[in-house]
Amino acid sequence: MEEIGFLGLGIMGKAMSMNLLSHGFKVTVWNRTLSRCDELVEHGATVGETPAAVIKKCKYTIAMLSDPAAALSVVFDKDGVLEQIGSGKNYIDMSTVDAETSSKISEAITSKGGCFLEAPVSGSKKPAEDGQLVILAAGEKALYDAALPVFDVLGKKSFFLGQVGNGAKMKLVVNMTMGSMMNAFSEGIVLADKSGLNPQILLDVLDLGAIANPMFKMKGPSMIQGNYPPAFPLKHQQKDMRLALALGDENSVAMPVAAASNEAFKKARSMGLGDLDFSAVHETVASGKGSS
Ligand SMILES: NC(=O)C1=CN([C@@H]2O[C@H](COP(=O)(O)OP(=O)(O)OC[C@H]3O[C@@H](n4cnc5c(N)ncnc54)[C@H](OP(=O)(O)O)[C@@H]3O)[C@@H](O)[C@H]2O)C=CC1
Ligand SMILES: O=CCCC(=O)O
Repeated sequence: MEEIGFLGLGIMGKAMSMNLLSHGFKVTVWNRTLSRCDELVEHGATVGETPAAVIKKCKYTIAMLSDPAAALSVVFDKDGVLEQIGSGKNYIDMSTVDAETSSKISEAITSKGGCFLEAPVSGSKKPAEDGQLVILAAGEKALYDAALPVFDVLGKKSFFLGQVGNGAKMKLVVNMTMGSMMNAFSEGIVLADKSGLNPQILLDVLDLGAIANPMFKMKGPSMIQGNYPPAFPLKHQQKDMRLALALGDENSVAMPVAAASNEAFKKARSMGLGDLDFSAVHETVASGKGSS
C-alpha cells in the first residue's frame, strides 16, 4: 500500500501510527497541536502542515479524532480534508462518532469523488500499541478490501458491517454496554469494601466466575488503589454514552441502566476526572459523591 496519512495523534492515533511505522509503512502525520508530531518524526514519520496537505500527499488517509465536533472540523473547516479530496483519494475515519456525523462526512467526501469508510475500533491504548484492535468498518467495500493490509497491522479482527452508520452504531452499542458494566463493577468494589470484605478477594472471585472479563481483570487492581492512568479518557466514554442514549431515543429503546451510568460519568466529569481513565467513575461511588 502507498504512503498512509494519519490525522490525530492522541492516545490512540499515536499508538496506531507508531505501529504502522514499525511495520514498515510510510506515514505522514498531522495533529492539531503540531508538537505532538515530533515523537512520530523521530520514528520516521513525515509531517503534513494541514489535513488538506496530508490528503494531497497520500492516497489513503486515516483519522482518529476525539468526537463528532473534531471529526467534522477536520473535514469541513479551512485547510481541511475536503479541500483536497477527490477521485483516487480515500478517507478512513476511525474516530468514535454517531451515525449522523459519519454520514455527513461520507456524503461530503463521496460527492467530491473520494471514497469513504468509517472504521471505529474496540480496544484501548495497549491493544492499539500491540495491533490487537477490533475494527468495525462500514461504507465503501472496495476501500475496506484495499485497507485490509493496514487493518491487519492495527487489529486482530476486522468486521465489514455494510452501509455507513453501521460501524458507528455497533461501536456505540459496545461502549454503552462497557460503560454500564464499569459502573456496576465500581459499585461492587465499594459495596465489598464498605461491608467489611476484602475487595482484592472480590476481584479473585469475579475472575473465576461467569462474569470474568479482561476489563475487570485489568482495571480492578488499580481502581482499588484509586489510580486511573488514562487509557480510555472518561470524557470520551461519557460522549459515547450520550451518543448511545441518542441512538436509543431514535429507536425507542428504553435504557435506564445506560442513562444512570451516563449520569455517573457526567458527575465524574464535574469532579474534574474527565481526562483520567473512564474507570475513575469509581470515585463517584468511592468518595460518596454519587449522582444523587
Ligand atoms: N483511548 C481509547 O481507549 C479509545 C478511544 N477511542 C476513540 O478514539 C478517538 C480518539 O481517542 P483518544 O486517542 O483516546 O483521544 P485523545 O483525547 O487522546 O486524542 C484526541 C485527538 O483528537 C484531536 N482533536 C480534538 N479536538 C480537535 C479538533 N477540534 N480539531 C482537530 N483535532 C482535534 C486531539 O488533538 P490535540 O492533540 O491538538 O488535542 C487529539 O489528536 C475518540 O473518538 C475515542 O472515543 C476508541 C477506542 C479506544
Ligand atoms: O472506545 C474505547 C474502547 C476501550 C476498550 O474497548 O477497551
